[in-house]
Amino acid sequence: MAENHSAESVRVVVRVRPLVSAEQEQSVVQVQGSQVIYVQDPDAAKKFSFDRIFDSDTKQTTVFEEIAKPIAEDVMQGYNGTIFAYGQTGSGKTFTMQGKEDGIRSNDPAAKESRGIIPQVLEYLFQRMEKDKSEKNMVNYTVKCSYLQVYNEMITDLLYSGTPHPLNIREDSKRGVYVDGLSEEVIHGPQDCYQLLMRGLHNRAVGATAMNQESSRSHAVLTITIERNECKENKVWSKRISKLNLVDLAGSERQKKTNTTGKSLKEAANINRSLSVLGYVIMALVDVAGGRERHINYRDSKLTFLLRDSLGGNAKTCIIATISPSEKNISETLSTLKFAQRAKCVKNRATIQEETTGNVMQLQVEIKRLQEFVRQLLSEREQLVQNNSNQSTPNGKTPSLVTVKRQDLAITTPPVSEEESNQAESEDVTLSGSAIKELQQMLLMTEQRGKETEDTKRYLETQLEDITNQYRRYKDSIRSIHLVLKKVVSFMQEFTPQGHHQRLDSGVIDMEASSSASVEEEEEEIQQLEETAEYLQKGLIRFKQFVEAKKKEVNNLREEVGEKQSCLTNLRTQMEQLTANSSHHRDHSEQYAYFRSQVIQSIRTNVDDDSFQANVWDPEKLADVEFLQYKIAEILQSEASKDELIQSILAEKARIESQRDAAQSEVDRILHSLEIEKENSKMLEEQLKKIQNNQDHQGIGEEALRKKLVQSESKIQSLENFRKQMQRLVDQQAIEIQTWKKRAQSISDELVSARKEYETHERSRSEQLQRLMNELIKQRRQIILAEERIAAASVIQKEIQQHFDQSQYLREGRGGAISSFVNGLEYIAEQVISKLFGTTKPNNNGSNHPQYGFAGSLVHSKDIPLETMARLGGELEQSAKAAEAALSRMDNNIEMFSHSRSSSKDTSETITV
Ligand SMILES: Nc1ncnc2c1ncn2[C@@H]1O[C@H](COP(=O)(O)OP(=O)(O)OP(=O)(O)O)[C@@H](O)[C@H]1O
Repeated sequence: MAENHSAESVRVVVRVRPLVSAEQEQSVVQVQGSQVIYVQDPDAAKKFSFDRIFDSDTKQTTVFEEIAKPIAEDVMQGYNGTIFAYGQTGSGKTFTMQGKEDGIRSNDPAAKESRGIIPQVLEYLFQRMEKDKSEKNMVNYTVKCSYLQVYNEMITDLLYSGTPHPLNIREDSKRGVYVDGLSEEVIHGPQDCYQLLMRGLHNRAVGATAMNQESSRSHAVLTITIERNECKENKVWSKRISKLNLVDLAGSERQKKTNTTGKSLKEAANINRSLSVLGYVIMALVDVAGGRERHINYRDSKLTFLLRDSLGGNAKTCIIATISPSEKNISETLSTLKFAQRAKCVKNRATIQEETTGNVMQLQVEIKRLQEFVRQLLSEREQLVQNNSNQSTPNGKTPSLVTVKRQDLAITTPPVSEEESNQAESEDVTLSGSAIKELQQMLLMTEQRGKETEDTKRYLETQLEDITNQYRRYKDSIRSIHLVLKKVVSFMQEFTPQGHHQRLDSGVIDMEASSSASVEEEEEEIQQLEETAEYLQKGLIRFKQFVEAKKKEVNNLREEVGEKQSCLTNLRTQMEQLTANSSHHRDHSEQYAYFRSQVIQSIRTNVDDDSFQANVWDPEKLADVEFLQYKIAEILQSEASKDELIQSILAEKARIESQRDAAQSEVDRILHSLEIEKENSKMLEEQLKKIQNNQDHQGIGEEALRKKLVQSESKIQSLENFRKQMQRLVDQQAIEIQTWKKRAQSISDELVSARKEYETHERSRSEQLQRLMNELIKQRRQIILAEERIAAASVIQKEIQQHFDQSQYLREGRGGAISSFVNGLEYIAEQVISKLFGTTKPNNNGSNHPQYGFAGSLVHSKDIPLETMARLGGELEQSAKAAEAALSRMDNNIEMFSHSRSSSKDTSETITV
């Protein structure tokens, strides 16, 4: 029946009215953007922010579009909605909610611009209903309207044409809070509602205060109830009832400021009381929204009790705080804004009010239909799954797909053949992301269905509770009837001769003991019965008088209606006469026109006729001409008077028509009140009958009571049967709910496993990715290493080059050294030989051979003895050997260099490769 929604804040907006002509001062409020407002307090500017702030230039249509239209739309969807206008007197509450009266009545576009929220909302709602009806065949709407006021903590019906009487607020599990006896009228279009509105406005208590000449002294609540019935398949009806409350609160002024005294002071006190309770309720609700546990005293005032659902309950609510920009109203403006600020924190939980009805069979059909729907969804999903698996890559591993077991998906539909079944069992199904989404949607839907079934169950349970209560009441009343019956029987037994005789015979009652006490009791009982009879008699007489008076009233009204009707008939006859007159005049004027054309024609023929000239002086003809001239003048005159006559006839006709309309509406009103009176008198007659029946019951005695008892018992029996039937239905529903719950659970499990599968897949994919990343990083490192090696190789190459150059240099140096050494050796050897053998080389002066080196020059310059020479030779030989060893070492070095060069070269080449 209802759909759960999370808590949602009450929407609070502010509207600033323009300065009126009496207010000469500057505005003390300043609107910044669409959400911030500053109030220029003498101490400091105070800043407030709200959902929306409408400055003084805002048009009525803008307020409707931004505030009322979304709520009206919610109401069309099945939510309850409320729009409050709160503010000091004269701040524009009525202007915002209702607008100017001309705007409501008139069709003039300029006047229409001043229409407030109520007329615009009505028009919108009816347009939306028409649209819905044109789009769907089996939809119908019933719109009802009620209009009440809370005045001096008293609720009265603004649509009731008689003397207003206070109504009470009641509450029950089915209807919630409602006003007992409040009239609700069916409306078929906005025009019907405007008429109701006008009627209600006329009845609304309007009193003058020092602040506002037309200050509304009461809280007015216009409630539009929309009942939408839609026939779904299999004759199951879905019913949605939503209400829109449009509330124009009384001004939140202070008594001192409005100069109210006496009756008005009481009014102000009561208005302030209900507004203060509204404030307290809002404060408590703010605490509740903040997580504190608090009791909300809705019952402290009629207003808050009545609008309980709109404050922290099941409704979409918007509060429009209206303020005046005038300096003299600054404290009221601040207080309104503070109230609005608090109200911003209140949270509501709105739900759609929908219920499905139909008999048990129909409900079963509906359940079957839903099952079929689920089956269809499943097959669609499988189709989708198959499509997806067909589209997957050859290795069947599309990353966005999740694999789940087919048997996990199967809910109710078994595979057709065994083969299929086996295949189905062995086969895994691949679900895409969209299939998972679909699965989620299905799960949501199943949950929703489960909730709906649960709501139906709850509704049936409340019905069952009501029936059980009724059953209990019946039982009680039967018990009391039994008691009365017993009493009557014993009473009768005692007064019958047999009873008396029996009493005497049985000797059960002791004559002496009972004599005084039982007589007294009996007398008392008789007296009680007599009193009751007298009381009932009086009541009956009073009712008879009342009925007589009502009958008289009805007769008077009938007479009045008769008079009005005869008056109407007279007016009608007059009207008909006038119409006949006007047609007569029309005929007459047509005759004249014809006659005139004839005469003109004859004159023309006479003028054209040649013989006419000859007969010009013919006295007969002249007389004819004169006659014709006279006739023409007469015709012209009659034509002029005819126009006047037509004008006057039209005016008379309009007057009579308006009289007729007024009389008609009067007659309608009288007929309407007659209807009400008839109903009243019928009710009274019924009540009278009941009383008479009661009396008859007293008189009829045992038989009637027995009959009643039998009737009541059979009624109880039937109620018991009904209760059992309902119980069975509730049990069935409970089983259904269980099945749905299981199904929902299995789908949820399925979803969870699908999700797990998906997660595992995702995990392995990310691991693979990680591995690839690591590989990449490794390769990158190798590249960097190779680059570094290349750089090192080029350095080595350079070094090798240097070594090579060095070895080359060494080689060259070694060659030079060797040759000079060999020369030196040769020279020394020569010198040794010459010294030994006395042979010298001619002109071979050592000084001339610098290439012989220091040894040669030394040998040459000194006359060295042989032994010294021999020693020197030995030394030289040794040093030659040492030089040779050094040379071979040098060769080795060079060899090593060249080897290392070639190997480095190889390395660098490898690295480069
Ligand atoms: N936004 C507005 N634009 C133009 N005129 C406005 C606006 N708001 C209010 N008025 C005018 O200010 C006057 C007082 O407004 P209204 O009667 O709506 O006040 P109120 O708050 O309903 O007073 P009360 O509580 O006494 O009924 C009216 O003449 C109304 O036309």
